[in-house]
Amino acid sequence: MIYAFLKVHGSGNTFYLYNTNDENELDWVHLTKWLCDKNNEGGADGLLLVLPSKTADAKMRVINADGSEASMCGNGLRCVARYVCEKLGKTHANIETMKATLHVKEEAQIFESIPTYAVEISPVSFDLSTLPMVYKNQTEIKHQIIEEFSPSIKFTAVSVPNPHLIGILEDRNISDFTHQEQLAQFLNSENDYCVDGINVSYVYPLKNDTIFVRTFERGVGFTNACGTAMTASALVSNLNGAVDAEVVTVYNPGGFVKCEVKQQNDDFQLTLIGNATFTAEYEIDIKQLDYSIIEIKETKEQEQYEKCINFVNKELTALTS
Ligand SMILES: N[C@@H](CCC[C@H](N)C(=O)O)C(=O)O
Repeated sequence: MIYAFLKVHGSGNTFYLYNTNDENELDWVHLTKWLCDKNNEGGADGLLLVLPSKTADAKMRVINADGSEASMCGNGLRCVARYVCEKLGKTHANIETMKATLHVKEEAQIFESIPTYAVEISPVSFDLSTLPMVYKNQTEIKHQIIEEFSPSIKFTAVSVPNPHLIGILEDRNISDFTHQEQLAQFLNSENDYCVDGINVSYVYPLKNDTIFVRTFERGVGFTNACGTAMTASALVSNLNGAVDAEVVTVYNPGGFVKCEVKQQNDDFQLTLIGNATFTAEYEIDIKQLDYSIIEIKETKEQEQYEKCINFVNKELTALTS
C-alpha cells in the first residue's frame, strides 16, 4: 500500500511528517528506524505524526531516530504548525502535545521567502524530577560545575518539557565538539545520572543577544539543530547573564532561530521562531514491515533555504573569527 509522507525541517533538523486519523495504523517505531537510516535517502532525525485531537486543532507525536518517543520537538512543532495551519486555512492554531496544548502561529519571515512559524515551548521546569536526572541529593542543577562532567563548564538542567543539560562555554571555538560528544554519549548510555538519556547542548555566547548552540540529541546524536534545546539555551543564557535580551538570536549548524524569553515571577513564557521548510513529498510502499520509496517529488523550498544558510555562515564567521 502506498503512503504519502512529507520531508520537512526546522533549522536543518529533518523529519518525516505523516498525517493520519489512525494512531495505530503502522508500527511507528519500526518505520521510524527505517526512515531515519542514513542509507535510506539520507535518513532523518525522526518522525512527526499529525493526529486528530479532541481538545485542539491537531495532536503531534514525536518519534526519535532510535524509536524512542519524545514529549516535545520545537523544530518539528514549527513544521506541524505550518502543515495544520495550511490545511485548515488558518494563521493560528493549537497543537496538543504529550505534556501540553501549545499555541502556534504563522510569523513574519525570518529570511526572504522562508515560511516562518512561532511556537510556544512549555511547560518549563528546573526540578530534576521532571527530567528525570539525579545528582547527589540536589533538586536542581543551575549554572553549576559538576566535576564528574567537566572542571570548567557550568551546567543547567531544565525540562521544556523534554530533558536538556545546557553547558555555557567561555570560548568561541565552535569547531571542536569532542568533549560534548563524550559527555553526551556517556549520559545517553548506562549511567548513574540520567535513566532515560538527555539532550546535551553547549552554548557559545557571541553577543549580548546572540548565542551559538550545538546539541547532541537523546535518541538521535548530533543534529543540525534542536529547537527545544535552543530555546532552553536562550532561557539559561539569560538567567546566568551570558546574554541580556528578551529576543535571542540562536545560530546553529543548520541555520538560525529567534527565541523569545519572557518571565513573570517564576513563570517563563518561551517562544521559538524559525523556518518550517517542506523539502519533498515521498510516496512509500509499505507491506507490513517492508518499505520501499516509490517516488520523491522535491519542492523548490530548499534552494531558498540554502541562501539563508550562506547568510548565516557569513554572520557566524564574522562573529567567531
Ligand atoms: N530536535 C527536537 C527534539 C526531539 C526530541 C529530543 N531528541 C528528545 O528526545 O527529547 C527539537 O527540535 O526540539
